[in-house]
Amino acid sequence: MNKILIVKHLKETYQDHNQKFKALDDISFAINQGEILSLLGPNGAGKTTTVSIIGGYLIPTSGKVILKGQDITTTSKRPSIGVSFGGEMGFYRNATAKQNLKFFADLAKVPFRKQNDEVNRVLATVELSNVANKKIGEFSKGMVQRLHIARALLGSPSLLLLDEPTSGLDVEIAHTIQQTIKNLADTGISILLTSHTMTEVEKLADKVIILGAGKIFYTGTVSGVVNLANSTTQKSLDNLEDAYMALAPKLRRK
Ligand SMILES: Nc1ncnc2c1ncn2[C@@H]1O[C@H](COP(=O)(O)OP(=O)(O)OP(=O)(O)O)[C@@H](O)[C@H]1O
Repeated sequence: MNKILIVKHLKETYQDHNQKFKALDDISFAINQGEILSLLGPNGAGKTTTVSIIGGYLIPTSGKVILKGQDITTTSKRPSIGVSFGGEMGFYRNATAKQNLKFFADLAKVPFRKQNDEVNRVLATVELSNVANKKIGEFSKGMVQRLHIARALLGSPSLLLLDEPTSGLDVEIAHTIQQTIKNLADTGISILLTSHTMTEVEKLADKVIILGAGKIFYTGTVSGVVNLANSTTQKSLDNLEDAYMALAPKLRRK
């Protein structure tokens, strides 16, 4: 398997009111081409810290981030990573989808002559071509979320970091976005997905990492999580949400 991302022995220690706080303690994992890896864990487990380091927003205290064979631990420029933190912010509400994406294509260093085609390509990928000339202020939450993914796709990155991509969306809209995410992975893009929605993870993730108190508690498949919960609790659980709930007490900081 072609490893797109390798994360090696990541540690992150925050300085908080003269006290050191270990947010990440020896995190290692890899993502293969076209794979969807989901990062799970309770609030404060270290998911955002991990994603921020991979995205180049934070330098780890120690450890390495290798993207397509290149050590990118301390570089902030990552043309091969598209990031979508989602939410209401991040776009000019009085400008159209196309105008917004052209601005971000410029930031993503897409050559000027290619920007129009690139913006049309990413809009088509997330099925927003028909509203390309509509102002963002008129967009629904689901459309804004799709636009975030479109923005992350500018410049054809090999890896997408998707933070809670369906948060706050109704089930039907969430389902269509999940299908888009699956389609992207099928084209060979690797995806790191953080989510608190277990049915979403169950549907999308090829591999799951469960973080607890800054450490890796589990790496494997969704069915592996269920098996682990069953052998730990002597129950016959059959879904990720119940399995995760059974394991949750073990994930808390002491
Ligand atoms: N800048 C900071 N300074 C001090 N502590 C921090 C800082 N950022 C995060 N932390 C702490 O590090 C730990 C990990 O935080 P992080 O945001 O990575 O967790 P998370 O798993 O993403 O949680 P959530 O699900 O709530 O988003 C938490 O205990 C948090 O309070």
